Amino acid sequence: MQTRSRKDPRIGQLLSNRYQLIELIGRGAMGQVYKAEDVLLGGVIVAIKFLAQTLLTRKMRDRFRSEARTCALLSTKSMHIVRVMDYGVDEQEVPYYVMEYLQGSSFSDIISSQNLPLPRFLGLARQICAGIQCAHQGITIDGSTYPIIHRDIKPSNLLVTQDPGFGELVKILDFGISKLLQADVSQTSSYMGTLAYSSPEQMEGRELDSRSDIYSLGVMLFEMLTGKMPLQADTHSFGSWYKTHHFQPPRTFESINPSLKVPKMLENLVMSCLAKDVNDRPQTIADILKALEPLEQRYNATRQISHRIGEALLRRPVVAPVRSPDALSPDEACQLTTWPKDKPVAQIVFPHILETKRETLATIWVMLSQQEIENIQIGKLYNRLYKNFLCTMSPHPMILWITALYNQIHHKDSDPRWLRCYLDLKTEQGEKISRLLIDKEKYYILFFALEDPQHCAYVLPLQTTPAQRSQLLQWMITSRTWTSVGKAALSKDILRDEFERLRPAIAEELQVAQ
Ligand SMILES: Nc1ncnc2c1ncn2[C@@H]1O[C@H](COP(=O)(O)OP(=O)(O)OP(=O)(O)O)[C@@H](O)[C@H]1O
Repeated sequence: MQTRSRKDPRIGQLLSNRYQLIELIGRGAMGQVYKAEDVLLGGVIVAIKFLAQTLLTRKMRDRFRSEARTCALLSTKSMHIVRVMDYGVDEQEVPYYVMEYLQGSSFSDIISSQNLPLPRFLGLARQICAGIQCAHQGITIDGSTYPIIHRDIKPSNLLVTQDPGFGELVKILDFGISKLLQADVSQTSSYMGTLAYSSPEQMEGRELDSRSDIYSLGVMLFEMLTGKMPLQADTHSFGSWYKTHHFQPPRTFESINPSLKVPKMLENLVMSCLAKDVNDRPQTIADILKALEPLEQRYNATRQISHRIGEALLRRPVVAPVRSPDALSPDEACQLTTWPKDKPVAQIVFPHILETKRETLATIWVMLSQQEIENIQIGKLYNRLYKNFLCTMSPHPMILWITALYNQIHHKDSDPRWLRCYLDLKTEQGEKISRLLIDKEKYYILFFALEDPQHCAYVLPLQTTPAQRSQLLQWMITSRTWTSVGKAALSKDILRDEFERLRPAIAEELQVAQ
């Protein structure tokens, strides 16, 4: 009889005429999470988070709603943030929001029993960084961008699922105490967080920036590599953790396990995240990703990784293609092309799927003056390249494929030559080119001169990075399940704006690169 009286009254309930609650998944500080069926959409399983009964104040309602909104906006930009699809209040006026249901393991379970082998560590670390980076880059509300600080990065706020095409996929949950930078400071100035993962400045209740998340990330990376915590407080009290985060030096990897084989540069990176002074930490997640990149190359972690948003600045000279006297190489096949008759003879850029006898290639066709093409060719030792992909899923899945060429001699103090193409992931062409970019690892730029469109003047083969291919794959997977509301032009505008925002910094980086 007692069991019946304790039965959760929510189980079996049909919420908002749409979500049938099946079972309680768990309880956190802010509320309960249930598994439910979306009956409107044929029984798709979702997870629903309700705000706890004890927290039904106006302030907490606002915070809860802001968590839902933050997650909803961020999850359109990163696969590593749990997707939020709906928000509402039940009959008792308790607010809830609806998320994708993640069947998988809590990250705490994955790392509690063991330290992770290096390739797996690198794959997971990159995904976690990608999710946090997306939050730090911020969300746009009413035309303004607000960076988000998570403030509670820890293993129990991450879930790891298995994606059939992708392998292990990490998702960040729980933006409950995240904060919009520049928003009302009084809203979050008291201490909130998890003692063992909080930065020194967070313990002080100080104004935080993204470097506080970098400290918490450092604690977690340490735990992932060693299976142990970097700091140990005498008691699990606020005072004791306050002293520990401020004054206790983190343990070295060797002191935990002398036979642990972790590259020194990785240990140094983790230790720098744990610096007490914010200025001594990596200043951005991009810095951490940059430091991880050579390790990924060395330990071949790419199958497991997802990735960083775009960006690969090559400080290598552009090398002209070598023509082979044997059967037609891709470069040679490109060289034999002529400017399409249905395209104007004008300075334009477009993407094209090039079918050669041997293979199918992703290419960009560009028409410039003879002089500029010669400058690119002749100045190859002085050229610098930038390749990047930006993506938005909402309102319509679209990729902006950016290549920039900067010639130290000819572009000095002027803008690089930007080549930009949109790939609409809901079209056959957009999807096919994305697939080629992932599978072939290379793409080709075909230069045609205004003065002589009959002949391809120059072919420039370019390599994508493993991280970029991994990111493209994620975008393709996400776009397949994404319902577009048919506003492709709006997505182009969003990407154009984002590009314009990044453009000065990229140009500057190209100009100063050694
Ligand atoms: N979208 C989801 N799919 C599947 N399980 C989920 C989902 N969101 C949360 N959970 C699970 O529900 C439980 C409660 O999550 P919640 O985020 O409320 O709290 P918590 O992270 O456990 O604790 P705290 O709020 O104190 O940090 C956890 O076990 C979490 O893994």
